[in-house]
Amino acid sequence: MVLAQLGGSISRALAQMSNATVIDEKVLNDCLNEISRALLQADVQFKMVRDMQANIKRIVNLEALAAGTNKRRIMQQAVFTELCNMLDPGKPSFTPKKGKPSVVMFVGLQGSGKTTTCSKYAYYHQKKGFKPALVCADTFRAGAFDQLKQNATKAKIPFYGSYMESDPVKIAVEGVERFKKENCDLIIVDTSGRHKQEAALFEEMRQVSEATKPDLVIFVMDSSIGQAAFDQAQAFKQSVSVGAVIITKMDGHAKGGGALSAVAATKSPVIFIGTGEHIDDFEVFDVKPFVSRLLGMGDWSGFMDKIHEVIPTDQQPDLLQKLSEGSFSLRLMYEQFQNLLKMGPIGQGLALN
Ligand SMILES: Nc1nc2c(ncn2[C@@H]2O[C@H](COP(=O)(O)OP(=O)(O)OP(=O)(O)O)[C@@H](O)[C@H]2O)c(=O)[nH]1
Repeated sequence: MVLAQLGGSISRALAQMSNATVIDEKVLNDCLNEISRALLQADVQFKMVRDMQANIKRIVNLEALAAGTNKRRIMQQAVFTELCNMLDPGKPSFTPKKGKPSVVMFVGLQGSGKTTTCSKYAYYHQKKGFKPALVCADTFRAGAFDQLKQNATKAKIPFYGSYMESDPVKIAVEGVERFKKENCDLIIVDTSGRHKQEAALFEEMRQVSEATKPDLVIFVMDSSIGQAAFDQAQAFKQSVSVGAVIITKMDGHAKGGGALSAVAATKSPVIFIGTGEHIDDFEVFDVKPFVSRLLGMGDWSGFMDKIHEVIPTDQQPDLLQKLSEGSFSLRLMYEQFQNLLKMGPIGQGLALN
């Protein structure tokens, strides 16, 4: 993933700054320019980079910082906060609830990975105990229904579509009604791929949305889209009420900066990323751990999860009790060392270097 290169470039710029004997305006500007260049190379939109630069300058006010403060840390923290802000629109997306019927509609450009992602999304929720169903309202691409049918059959997920009907609105409505009757609690509607210049197809997408009244519209975006991301995402947002973004093909050679632009254009969070063609190549997206790893700062929340994973929950109160009583024996210490060893290299979890 080329985003890792972006992280590397930003970390190097920060390291260079901390090598300087005195951190003055020039050193700070050089560092910021270096970071901006890295972001632009990763296809982040120019305006976003410029805004970020201005925000960091406001936070890292050199004159106001007392001598002796760790300016590199403050700068790193400011870059971290700004990247998180870029990726976090400040409002969570709709999340489906088990047992309560929800309709989720997928939209995006041709070939962005909608059909594949619909199946991944259904499969992810099925594993969590949902009763999902797939509706193929893509009447544009000849193989779309077969592809959805194949994925759905493999994952044992009910599906609906037609080889004869050419009206996507009709199919979408019929499918949603059928699966509501069958008590499915997550009805996923796949739509045709379209481009912002195709006004008729955009109108059709608006009609599917109006007829099915989705609780959530997910904009699926290929991570390699580059600088076009902002305009395309905005066009979709203007036609239907996009509430979340899924970035696909993060396993490829894409620069990935378009993800930041899509969030800005749709004011919606990235909720998952696609990391391969397989049905379970799908990861929940969390902003802070993602940016932490990007900047080589490690992932503390992931680290804490790992600790909870290796020290069985039923042992945790007992361990705390013994520690508070001061009866921490050699045997207990040995057991805890064994648990620590199970975590693997600590540097791996924390991305120490
Ligand atoms: N490597 C990789 N390939 C993916 C990922 N997601 C989808 N693909 C592939 O991308 C191609 C296009 O995916 P589809 O799901 O057919 O795309 P679509 O958006 O439904 O296509 P249209 O209906 O024509 O708009 C397929 O070959 C998928 O296997 C991913 O996360 N990683």
